[in-house]
Amino acid sequence: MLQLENVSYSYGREVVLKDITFSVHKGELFGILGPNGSGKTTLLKLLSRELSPQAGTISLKGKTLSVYNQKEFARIVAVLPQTVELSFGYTVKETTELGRYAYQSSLFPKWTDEDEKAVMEALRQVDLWEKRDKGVDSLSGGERQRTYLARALAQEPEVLLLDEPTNHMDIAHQMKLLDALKSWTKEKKLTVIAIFHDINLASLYCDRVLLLQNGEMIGVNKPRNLIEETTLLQVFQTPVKRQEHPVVPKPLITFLPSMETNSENDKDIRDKVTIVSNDERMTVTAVEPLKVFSSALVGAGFQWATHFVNRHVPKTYRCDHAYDEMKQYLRMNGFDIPRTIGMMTAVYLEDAAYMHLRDECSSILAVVTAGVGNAVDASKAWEREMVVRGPGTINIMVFIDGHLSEAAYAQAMMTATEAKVKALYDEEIIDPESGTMATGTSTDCIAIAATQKGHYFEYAGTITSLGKLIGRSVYEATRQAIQKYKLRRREFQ
Ligand SMILES: Nc1ncnc2c1ncn2[C@@H]1O[C@H](COP(=O)(O)OP(=O)(O)OP(=O)(O)O)[C@@H](O)[C@H]1O
Repeated sequence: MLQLENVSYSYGREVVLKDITFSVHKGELFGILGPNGSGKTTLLKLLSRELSPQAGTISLKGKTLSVYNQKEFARIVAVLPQTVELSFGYTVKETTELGRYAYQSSLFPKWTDEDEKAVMEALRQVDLWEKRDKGVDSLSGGERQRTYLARALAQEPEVLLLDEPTNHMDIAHQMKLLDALKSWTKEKKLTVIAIFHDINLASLYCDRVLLLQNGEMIGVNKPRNLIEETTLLQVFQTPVKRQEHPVVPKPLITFLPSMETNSENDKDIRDKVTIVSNDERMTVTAVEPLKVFSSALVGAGFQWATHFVNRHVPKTYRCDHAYDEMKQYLRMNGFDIPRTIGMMTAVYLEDAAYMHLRDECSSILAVVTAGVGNAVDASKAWEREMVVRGPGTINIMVFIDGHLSEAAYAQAMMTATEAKVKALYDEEIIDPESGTMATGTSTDCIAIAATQKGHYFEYAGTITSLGKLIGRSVYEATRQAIQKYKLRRREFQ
């Protein structure tokens, strides 16, 4: 649809675009990203013919831009510039009607049903039909932006050029507009070229993006290939973290604030958490939020947390909505849910076991409660109909002073699980149904919590220094907790 070859542009002596070459296909949503002053607006002005390239060529549908007369061009290309001069005295509808000029004969201008329909549709698309008779000067910034978009849409273009289209819009209108643009590219084969400042919106919606820096092309590619941490750091001079979007297969960029220097690096993990336990619950409170990866009832997955609650419930506890009930319990007891990890156990909390270890890189604290009434051999679980027979859970919390990669979190979870299985084996815990060695219980939880400061751990498998600390502390604490559980059971018998 559009092709640029070796396009360059200078304002006086200042070269602001150098050797730009790329093409945009029909029906594509194409994003332009780059820092302030990188040449995005200048590029859009070249595409809209407000400026002419001083070197190179731009062609539209196979023909150089300059061969189109003004109306021909306007029937193909509509523009929403960054700043639009206010049309004082015009209503929303009248402003939108200006978009139809390309279809008016200059000798005998005549307003047709088709013109009226295009204007009505454009106003509906930007959600302004209800406000069509209001003066543009009385609108909010976002509504004004949508009015000018309606004017561009009324042109019924094949190509829409947008300079920061979501500027001034609240998040709901941003998403609505981008959803609409996306569907028009699919259904009407509209080609959209838009400047974005929000990398995540560009990543979510664009088929491809062009990344500019100081007037030079850093690359043109699918967002997932171009939006890399190192590239963004180089282009925007801002450290970012790339993660996967939780719902759609797109990258999600988060910005890293400049961190305060960690003056407490030499402190042990034991100085960074406090443990308070009574009959009702054990609460581990962290001085600063810890990044947690857990299978806990409340706070599963990745979460930053300051409170870790292991709540004692009676052996008769049965609840179809345990998650909601637990959240309600936490809330009633003054815990901030988004910062709390919640587990349940029928084990007496005084039977919890603690194991603290340290080496030259890190320190670690494992806290375990173990009830093995539901002991299950994972390899035989498929033979049972009911997995939960009564209360009995092994809850493992591992607090680490260190900075873990995501791989290290996953490996820490594996290492802790393997250590737990070995503890069950050495304590000769049997799955009563199968008569074989149990590997856990059906409701076990593990939480791996780290300060994300101090030594960086890329891995936490059993051969790494961190893995060794995790394996040993979880093994020792789980064995101790099982021994306490056995003792308690004997007391009751
Ligand atoms: N009319 C002009 N005369 C002289 N220099 C200009 C003119 N317009 C832009 N420039 C310069 O050209 C460079 C690129 O500007 P441009 O507006 O294209 O950047 P941009 O990437 O759109 O920036 P922003 O994100 O701030 O909108 C800047 O250094 C700017 O100062």
